Amino acid sequence: MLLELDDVHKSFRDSETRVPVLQGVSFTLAAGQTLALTGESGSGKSTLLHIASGLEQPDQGRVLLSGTDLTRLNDRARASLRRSEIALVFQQFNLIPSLTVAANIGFQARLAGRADQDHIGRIVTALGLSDQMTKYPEALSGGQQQRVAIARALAAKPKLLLADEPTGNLDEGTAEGVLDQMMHLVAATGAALLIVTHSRLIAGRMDRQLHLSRGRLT
Ligand SMILES: Nc1ncnc2c1ncn2[C@@H]1O[C@H](COP(=O)(O)OP(=O)(O)OP(=O)(O)O)[C@@H](O)[C@H]1O
Repeated sequence: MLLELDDVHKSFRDSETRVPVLQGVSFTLAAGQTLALTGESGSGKSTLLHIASGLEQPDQGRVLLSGTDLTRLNDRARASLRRSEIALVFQQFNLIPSLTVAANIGFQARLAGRADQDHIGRIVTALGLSDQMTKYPEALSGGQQQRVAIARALAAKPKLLLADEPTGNLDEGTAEGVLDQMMHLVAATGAALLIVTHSRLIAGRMDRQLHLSRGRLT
């Protein structure tokens, strides 16, 4: 199994009390599989993605990536595994302001040791970014920045692609194109895709759908 969450719990401190967000979340995701995660605003979807990526630690439970429990690794080992195996598309695009679009897109692929220029060129063309490559993120629209963040994630050929509302700022046609590229990565490389979405259309294109409600999956 590529990704396995086993009885994951997470709560956050809110002044005096602890607010439970995830209360025993378990699921598996195999290589080449796609999964949509839906749930109301504030239900913990982003928290779940951050835990699945090893960015955040659960209070309890296991997070296995190809059998390795991320929760038992030290920070350095976890960061290293994340760099080489996982790409995360955040709601905030987290582009590096001092780097051009081209450098932003190439950066993660180089870190992962997989800077395949043909692959990157194809993604850039498919996402309609060819004319933006020498610009800096501040000169791009929100939707263009979002596509750069997606291109950066896909460029690294991750084994696990985690995407938090990746088409939120895009019109329907562009969103469709972005989704096509994600599905292409899954088909071409056997990556697994976990996508947080409010869109029924997008959720419907995934192999499976899970809904997060009151800290549990249904
Ligand atoms: N670092 C944090 N510290 C304190 N509380 C947090 C933290 N991160 C998230 N929360 C709380 O945990 C709950 C779940 O947040 P999360 O962002 O995971 O929800 P979400 O389902 O992704 O929401 P949305 O769809 O609005 O993005 C919220 O009540 C939020 O306020």
